[in-house]
Order: sequence, then structure tokens, then C-alpha cells
Amino acid sequence: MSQTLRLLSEHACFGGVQRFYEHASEATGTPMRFGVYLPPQAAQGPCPAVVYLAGLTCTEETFAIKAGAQREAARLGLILVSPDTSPRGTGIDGADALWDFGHGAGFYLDATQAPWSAHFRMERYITRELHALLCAQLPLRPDAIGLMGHSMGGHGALTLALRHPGLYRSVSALAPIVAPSQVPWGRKAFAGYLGPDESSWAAHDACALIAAGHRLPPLLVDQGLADKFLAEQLQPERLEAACRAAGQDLTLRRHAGYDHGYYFVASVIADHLQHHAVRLKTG
Ligand SMILES: N[C@@H](CCC(=O)N[C@@H](CSC=O)C(=O)NCC(=O)O)C(=O)O
Repeated sequence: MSQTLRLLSEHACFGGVQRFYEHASEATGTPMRFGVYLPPQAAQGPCPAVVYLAGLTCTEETFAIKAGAQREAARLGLILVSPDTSPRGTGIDGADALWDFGHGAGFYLDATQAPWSAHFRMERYITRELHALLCAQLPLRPDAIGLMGHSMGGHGALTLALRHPGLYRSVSALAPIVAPSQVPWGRKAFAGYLGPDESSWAAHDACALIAAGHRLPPLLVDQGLADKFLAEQLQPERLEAACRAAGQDLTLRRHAGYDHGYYFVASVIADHLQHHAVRLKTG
């Protein structure tokens, strides 16, 4: 049954339109919000799309407001989709207490542990419900959808693409968490959402998935070298080693002087959209 999308706001942008929508989500059991940028080409017919998964503390607005991606998306004829990073207003005790767990920190997986499992079903939301809704209700090409993300969202982009082969034709990440089972952000989230049995964590860990034989389309990753989270949380050398051992095509670019924030994202976003456009517009 087609879901009702409620248009929250609409803004003319580079000849296209930036919109924000809300809908009742079956996956999370809450209202969910997402942003959509429709380039001018979308008025003529279906366009390829890139879904952008944001990081800890972000909302559906962060990418749209801070990354400056719309100019290049308009040039390339790409639709941009920016979902929220977790369900909101769940009423779960403690869900607002921490910035790296709970609301704003859904980690793009389906929690198996109470009380989180009642609402924190972001994998199902992104890969099934939102995917179907976008294909049914927006002028995008279902065969030409890419996935990218930043930080926690980079983890989401890598793991969802690895876990759902064929769903996303192009993949990239900015300063991603690549081995969540091994670093504090991921260990905290996985313990809470998936429970203490670490054997269940590997299925949501990009490096472990690659080592287990899962594959991605040719992957572009950018990482700032002045990123305060680089050594403790991100550790791109783990992804580099996993890809090298598995024969996974990876372009990992390290950028001196760039930190973790959206000044970095804005500086490389055009390259990422071009990476996606090349793959989404051919084949
Ligand atoms: N509150 C934190 C910083 C939170 C932060 O840096 N969030 C990043 C994503 S981190 C990994 O997922 C982000 O994208 N923030 C949005 C922004 O506008 O920069 C702290 O105290 O360090």
C-alpha cells in the first residue's frame, strides 16, 4: 500500500528543489523524516539518485544545509536523499542521554535487544521501506541508486551495500567507521543494540564482511588527516588492509589538514557525486 508523504518544506535550489518530507514508518513505528533534492532534470523524467547517510548527532537536514551538494547534483542530474539518523521520540528511557547512542545514533542496523528493538530498525527502514517509497513516489530510476555516508553514515553505507548486494549500484564513504567491532563508538552501539555476544557483530562490520567474502562496487573513501576521531574511531588502514587481502577495489584518499566536519565533506562532495554519476549513468 502506498504511504502518505507529508511535505514539510520546499526550497528552490540551483534550478531544482530541496524538499523535506515526513511519513509514518512501519519499520521504526515512529514518524520519520528525510530530505530530497530534485535536480532540474527530474522535471523531464526519472533520474539516478544517491542516498546519503549522515553521522552521529545529525538529522535529515544536516547534509542538505551543510554539504553544499546541490550545485553538483544539479549539474549531474542526480537526486539526493538524506534520511534521518535514527527514529525520534521513541519514548525509550535514556534514548536522549548520549550523543553517540540512542536518538541520532541508529547505526543503520536493526536492534535485537530490548528496549531498542521496538523502534531502532534502521536497516529495514533504509533498505526496504524508504527504498520502496522512493521508487514508488519520486522520479528516480530504481536501477540507478547509489549509497554514501559520513562517519557513522559511512559505516552504514559500507555495511548496507555489503549486506544487500545489487541494491546500490555505486558506493562511497567519507571518514567512515570501518571496523565498528574494534572501536569504542561501534562497541558501545553494538553492545546496546545487538547484545554482548560479539559473534553477532561481524555481520554489521564492514571489514569483517569484506573478509567474509562480501563485495562492493569500486569504492571511493576520503579521510581527513586532522580528524580528531581518526586514530581511535575510524582507522581507515583497517579497511585498506581488508580490501587489499580480499581484492576489493578501493580508492582511499588521505587529505592533510582536513578535520571530521562538514567543511571536509563540502570539500570532497563533488568528487563523490561524480564517482556515483559515472556508475549510475552507465550500464
Ligand atoms: N558531539 C560530538 C561531535 C559529534 C560529531 O562530530 N558528529 C559528526 C559525526 S561523528 C560520527 O558519526 C557530525 O557529522 N556532526 C554534524 C556536524 O554538523 O558537524 C563531540 O562532542 O565531539
